[in-house]
Order: sequence, then C-alpha cells, then structure tokens
Amino acid sequence: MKHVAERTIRIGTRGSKLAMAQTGIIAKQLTDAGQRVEIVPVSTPGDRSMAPIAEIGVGVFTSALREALLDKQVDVAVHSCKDLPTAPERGISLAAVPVREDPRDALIARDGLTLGELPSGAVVGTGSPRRMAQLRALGLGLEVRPIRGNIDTRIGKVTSGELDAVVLARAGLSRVGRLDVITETLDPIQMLPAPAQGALAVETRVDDVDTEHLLQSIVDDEATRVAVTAERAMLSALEAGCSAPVGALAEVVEDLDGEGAVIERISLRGVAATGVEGDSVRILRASAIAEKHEADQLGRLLAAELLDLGAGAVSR
Ligand SMILES: NCc1[nH]cc(CCC(=O)O)c1CC(=O)O
Repeated sequence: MKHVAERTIRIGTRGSKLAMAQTGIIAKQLTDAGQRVEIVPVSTPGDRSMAPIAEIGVGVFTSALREALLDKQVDVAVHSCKDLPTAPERGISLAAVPVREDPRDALIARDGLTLGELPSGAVVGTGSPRRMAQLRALGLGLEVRPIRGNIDTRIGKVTSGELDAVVLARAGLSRVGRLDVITETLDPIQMLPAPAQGALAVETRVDDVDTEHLLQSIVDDEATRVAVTAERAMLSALEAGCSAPVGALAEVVEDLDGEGAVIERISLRGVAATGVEGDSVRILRASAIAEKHEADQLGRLLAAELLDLGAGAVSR
C-alpha cells in the first residue's frame, strides 16, 4: 500500500459541527497511521432545508457526499451510519465502520429532570417518529412536538424555556463536546436507538481498492460492523428507512456453547411502532440471539418476527 501513503486522501464532509467532528475522528486515525489527508467540505440539501426529514426523503444527508465521491472530488465520504440508506449504492463501497460511540439516546430536560420526573403535559421536542412513538408508549402523558435543527439549536429550545426537554443521540452530543447538558441517558429497554446510531460509515469508490484496503485495515472495527449489519438488515427487511418508527440495538455478548465454553454471540433487540400519527400508537418489541457470522440473517429474522406481530403497517 506504499503508493497510497504517497497520495493525499481527500475526505468529504458535511459542514455541520457534528459532521466536522466525525470527519476529524477518521482523519486523525489516518494521519496517525502516516497517511496524508485533506478535508473537503460538501454542502447537502439536508443542511440547507429546515423541513422535516420525513418530508425531504431518504438520503438527504448522504447523497451529495456520495455524488462528490463518484465525481472524484473526494476519495472518502464520512457519514453518520444511521443516516445511510440501507440499499447499496452503485460504485460505492462501505469500506469501514469504526468503533461505535455509546448508541443510546439522551434526554436534555429543564431543571435537571429525568423522563420519570417530567410532569404530565410536559412538552418534549423530537422530529423522529421512532423517539415520538417510544416516548408516547411510556404513558407519561408527555406532549411530543416535532423539531429540527442542529444540536445547538435543539439544546437552545430547552435553555430558552420553549420546550421542557429534547431527546438527542448521546453520540452526537459526545462528539460536539456537550455531554454536560444530558440529564438522563435513556435505557434501551425504554428507548431503543435508531439502527446504527452512534456508528460512522466510511465510504469509498469500488474502483479505489487501495483506499478501501487502507480504510479496512486502519479504521474498521469488526464488532461494530457486525452489530450495524444486524441492525440495518432488520431495518431493510422491514422495508423502512431512517425516518421510520423503527429502533434496533445489537450487541456482541458472551455466551456458552454446547460444551460450556465461552463464545461470543450477537444479541439483537428491535422495536417497530404503528399508528404514530394517530392517537393509538402501538409498540412491537422482539429480540433474538445468533452466531456472530449470522448478523444479516438475525436482522431479517427479527424483522419477520416484528412483521408477524403486526409491524406491516409501519410507515416510512
Ligand atoms: N438524524 C440526525 C443525526 N444523525 C446522526 C446523529 C447523531 C450521531 C449518531 O447517531 O451517530 C444525529 C442527531 C441526533 O439524532 O441526535
């Protein structure tokens, strides 16, 4: 791979604080390994529009970066893995999935409150149907209000008193250095994160084999890739996208084989909601465990179970 080191690898990134931080993580891993890199900002419709994500459509944050990659303006694209459509893109390879951040959602509430301490009627901001459905299913009488905007904008709505609380990904807050505002990290038993939340996706062109190998050897983390594969397989088999009311969390766990020896397996929990828009939200939950090499099958199996339970009416 000597000729890769002689090249400067151009890494495309969205311009938001979160995206820049995420790109910085990958750039540092590469420079620490002796690779020269250049960071190239790319603007996307998802950054320019304030319309609800569900209205702008799948791939709002990812397609412009992928275009820059295919046009050879950049050699590497760094995305939040949960924003990545599950369908593979022609000409593009998911070269690496780096070590995951804490995948859980976090509550940022006024006066240091936790979810259980918020009074009935408290207004919680989130534009995510998945968070909306799981919040409403807690039966706490919370009023959920759709919001959008970057992390600072959302935190600001609590600080200003406009909302009692917001729910955000803990990973995003960590990456922009705002863990201090979290008042409760939500247990996945109550709030399953989005499939691939907290993970990054590092893409390159399929014809750029040197960069692909470099990313695989320096940046990829096997346990994270296995987990993300199971979660995204579940999402994909539900035929749902990143704005669907679907949550999933896979973890590599220690288990015993037939002879009593310790082996690693993969455990997957999933949630799907129906009736999020109306008054009758219904939450379906399932979980299963499999061998590590069966991540994809595990995801599809859990999706089939959720469909059996009635998840067929899951909206996009
Ligand atoms: N949908 C936007 C988005 N995409 C990735 C993250 C956070 C970082 C991550 O989950 O990896 C966020 C913000 C949020 O959901 O709070």
